[in-house]
Amino acid sequence: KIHKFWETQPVGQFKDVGDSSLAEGPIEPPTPLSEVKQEPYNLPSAYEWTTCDMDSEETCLEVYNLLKNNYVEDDENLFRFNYSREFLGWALRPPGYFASWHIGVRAKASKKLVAFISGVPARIRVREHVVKMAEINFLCVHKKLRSKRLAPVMIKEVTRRVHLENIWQAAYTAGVVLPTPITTCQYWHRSLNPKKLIDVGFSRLGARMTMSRTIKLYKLPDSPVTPGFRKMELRDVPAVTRLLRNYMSQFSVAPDFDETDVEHWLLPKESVVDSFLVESQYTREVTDFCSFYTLPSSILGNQTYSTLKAAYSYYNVSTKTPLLQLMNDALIVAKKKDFDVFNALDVMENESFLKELKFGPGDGQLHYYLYNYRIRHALKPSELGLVLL
Ligand SMILES: CCCCCCCCCCCCCC(=O)CSCCNC(=O)CCNC(=O)[C@H](O)C(C)(C)COP(=O)(O)OP(=O)(O)OC[C@H]1O[C@@H](n2cnc3c(N)ncnc32)[C@H](O)[C@@H]1OP(=O)(O)O
Ligand SMILES: CCOC(=O)c1cnc2ccc(OC)cc2c1SCCC#N
Repeated sequence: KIHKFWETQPVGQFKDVGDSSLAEGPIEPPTPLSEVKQEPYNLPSAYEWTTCDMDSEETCLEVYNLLKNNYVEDDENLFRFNYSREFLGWALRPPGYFASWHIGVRAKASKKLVAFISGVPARIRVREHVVKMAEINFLCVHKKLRSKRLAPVMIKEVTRRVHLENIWQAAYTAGVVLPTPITTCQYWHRSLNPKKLIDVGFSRLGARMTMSRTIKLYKLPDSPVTPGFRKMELRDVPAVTRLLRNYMSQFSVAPDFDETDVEHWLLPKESVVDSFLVESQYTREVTDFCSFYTLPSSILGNQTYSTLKAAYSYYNVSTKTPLLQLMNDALIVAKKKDFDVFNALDVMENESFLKELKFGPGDGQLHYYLYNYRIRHALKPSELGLVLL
């Protein structure tokens, strides 16, 4: 496959895979700030750039609606992600965020938002180097404007604005294969509401299985089984940060979270992110942690249901409670909160619990990418400690 745009970019190129003479690290050096293009890239004349102020409810609603109607669908067009407004406000405004990295395109005539791309700052460790990066997400072009080479312009513009903040690397994921994945992960799904998943056509009744037998197969206890399992609170931030930093050090690529990051990304936020920890009764020590984020999807073309309530495994740490038991407690609280499905990637140590907790493999893959940073050998998913939203 030829990639007319991606072959011009400082990313690992397919032709370079396996060439171990190429050093690990930045592909291109930083440009002096005076040499970074000062003005935005050109758009087709009917369109104009706009910066989306995510503090404005009106603008947040415009971004929400664009994504609700035009963002990612699965291959069978059963679902389309339906990130909530609260979720977008949270995902796009972490500590140190740049409003200028929330980039929209409007049609000049109607002023309608027709495209969007975003970046947020992140410190990401790649082996022994902590690198300041932009995490790029929510790239979306309206369905009516597809295949007009708008995406490369959006990508070049966000790259330019990231460069203006003296940041030269990025991390992103995609369901499509581009030059060149640092690893490729598998989605796994654990039914919590098997009847609904069968009714919408995602799952099928197993051979020699009745509906009631299937419901029983996925049944979960009413409450978590681990003593000391409780919701995370603000006072837990220092302990959770210590626990997480220590645990994440085993992975080749992982976020370098400090307490400010943990407070933003991991404190429970209604309908956005849930997090729990295990506190030892006697020592009061925080020994384990689990978290998942809320990402509903529109169910396309179904008369009975309009929304799938999905939980996505986020960051989990097990030091005393077996990961299997910890994640089963996560399933139990997710079911209690009326989620229909609990999704997880085969990253970190997730493979150790997926099959036993009755996750089934999805048919979608998620490719991880770094921009302007070469790694010598692709990673196994179990070496990856980064979950992007
Ligand atoms: C130092 C800082 C650096 C910051 C920047 C870092 C890089 C960030 C990169 C972005 C990370 C985003 C991460 C993220 O948001 C998470 S992945 C989700 C992406 N969004 C969707 O799938 C929503 C539905 N689809 C669309 O809106 C459109 O199809 C999009 C906009 C996807 C493409 O619009 P289109 O109308 O269908 O296509 P053209 O405009 O005609 O352009 C065709 C060119 O675009 C390349 N393409 C297609 N899909 C891509 C994708 N998902 N990433 C990167 N490139 C993608 C394609 O390979 C081709 O280039 P090539 O000819 O070279 O092959
Ligand atoms: C029931 C299991 O599938 C999903 O939860 C789901 C929901 N919505 C989507 C929207 C777009 C989409 O595009 C790839 C996939 C889904 C998926 S499967 C992959 C995500 C996970 N886990």
